[in-house]
Amino acid sequence: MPKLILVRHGQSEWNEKNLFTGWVDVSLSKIGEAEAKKAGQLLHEQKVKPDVLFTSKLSRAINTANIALAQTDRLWIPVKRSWRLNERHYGSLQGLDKAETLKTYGPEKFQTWRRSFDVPPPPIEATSKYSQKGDERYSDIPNDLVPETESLSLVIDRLLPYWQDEIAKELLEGKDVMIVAHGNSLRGLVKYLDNISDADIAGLNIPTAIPLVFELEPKTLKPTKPYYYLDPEAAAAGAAAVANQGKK
Ligand SMILES: O=C(O)[C@@H](CO)OP(=O)(O)O
Repeated sequence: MPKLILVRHGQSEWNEKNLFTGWVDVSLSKIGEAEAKKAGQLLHEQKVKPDVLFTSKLSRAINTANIALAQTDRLWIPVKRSWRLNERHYGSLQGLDKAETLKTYGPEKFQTWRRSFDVPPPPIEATSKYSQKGDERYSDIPNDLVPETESLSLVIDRLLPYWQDEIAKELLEGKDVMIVAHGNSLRGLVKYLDNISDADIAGLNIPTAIPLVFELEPKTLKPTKPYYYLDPEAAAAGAAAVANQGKK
């Protein structure tokens, strides 16, 4: 039965500072590096052995994957990277402090921007230092299609073709696949796999760097049982902390 292992990157420097991040390419914090190492130790201890790796194009995901795989002596597995696994583009919120944004705009707007299904935040200006227009790493996307903002719904729209064309293909060959990506791109994938409603997905938060495992039916790739975390207690605490971001 193929396994799908989802890992959100470890804490980033902007997670630590409580800033909206999206497509801005920030580094892991020291805590994030330690979390990535712990993720790898969990894989090793529980004998979870990915055959192939997918990451976004953002350093925090790439470095998390490398640190984790080093712990289980699997740095050698094949890897593919795509912008389609990137974090949700947070529009003009990129770089803003979450607590200040909550104070300025109020809880309703803040929650709508963070967790509604289909309301994107206001778009970022192409001239902003946090815009990705013209960034060489996205030269495979026509420049006018480099996002200026995204809702979760738009993230799912750009993620699913990649799931179908690249990721599902490996799983259908019986390989165990690890995806190291981001809070919201992984929320989109879990929504799709578990058929979570547009309303209920608001309540799902994914903690940093705790491997989450789906066991899939080999032909249909439907989950055969609920997904589980390799460290369920730490995952529950981590998810609650993500849900409460901004309220400090
Ligand atoms: O800032 C972001 O890009 C994301 C993930 O860190 O934040 P949130 O959990 O608020 O969607």
